Amino acid sequence: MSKIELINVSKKIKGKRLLNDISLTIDKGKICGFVGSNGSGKSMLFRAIAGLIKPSSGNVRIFGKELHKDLSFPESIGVIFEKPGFLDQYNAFDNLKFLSDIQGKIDSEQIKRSIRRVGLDPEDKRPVKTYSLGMKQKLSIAQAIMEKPELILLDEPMNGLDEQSVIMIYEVIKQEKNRGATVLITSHHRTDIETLCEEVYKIHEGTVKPFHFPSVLKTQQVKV
Ligand SMILES: Nc1ncnc2c1ncn2[C@@H]1O[C@H](COP(=O)(O)OP(=O)(O)OP(=O)(O)O)[C@@H](O)[C@H]1O
Repeated sequence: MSKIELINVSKKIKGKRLLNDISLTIDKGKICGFVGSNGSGKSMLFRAIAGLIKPSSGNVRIFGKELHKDLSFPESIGVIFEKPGFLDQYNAFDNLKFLSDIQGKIDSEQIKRSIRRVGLDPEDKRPVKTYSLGMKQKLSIAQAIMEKPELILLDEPMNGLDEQSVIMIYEVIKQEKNRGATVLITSHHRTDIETLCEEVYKIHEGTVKPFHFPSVLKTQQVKV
C-alpha cells in the first residue's frame, strides 16, 4: 500500500515507444533519483506517475490506488517540470495563492513560509516576469512543497540555481523526506543525486534499471 508501483508501463506516441515495459517499486518516504541522457524518458516517466499521461499499457499505483481507475491524479502531489509556468504579471505570493486556492488546503501564512524556505521574500511585490531563472525555479520548488504533499516529483530542480542555493534546496528536500514525503528527482548532476538519493535508477531509451555511479576512488586504486 505504501508504495509507488509501476507495473509493465509502456507509452507509445506516434508509433514510437517512449516508455518501454517499465516495472518499478519505490517505497514511501524514500528520495529516489533518476538519471539518463537527454531524451531518454525521465520527464515522460514523471508525467506517467503524475497522471498527466495515460500509459498505452500497464498500471501505475500510487500508495495503493490505481491511476486512471481509482483516481485521475495522485491525491497529494507536488510537481515541478522543466519550465516553470507562472502568471508573469503577478508577484510570487499571488501566484502561489492562486494555485493553492484550487485545493483550498493551506492559508496565507503557510504559503509565505514555503516562499521563505526556498530563500525568496514573500513580501516582494515585483511581478514574477522580473524574476531571474533561478528565482523562478525556487518559486516552483516552493509551489511543489507548499501543501506538504505525500509525493513530490522534481524534474531537474537545481536548474539555474547558484551553488549556495543548491545547498539550501538540498536541505529543503531532506526536510521534506524527514516529514515523510516520497521524493523523486531527476538531475544531470551526479552531486545532486549522490547527496540526496537513497536509490538511483537509470533510464535508457524508455527502460529503467537500478544504477550505481562508478567509484572514482576504485578506478584510481586500480591505476596505481
Ligand atoms: N508530446 C510528445 N510527443 C512525442 N514525443 C515526445 C513528446 N514528449 C516527449 N517526447 C519524446 O519522448 C522522449 C523522451 O523525452 P523526455 O522529455 O522524457 O526526456 P528526458 O529524459 O526528460 O530528457 P532531458 O534530459 O533532455 O530532459 C524523447 O525522444 C522526446 O522527443
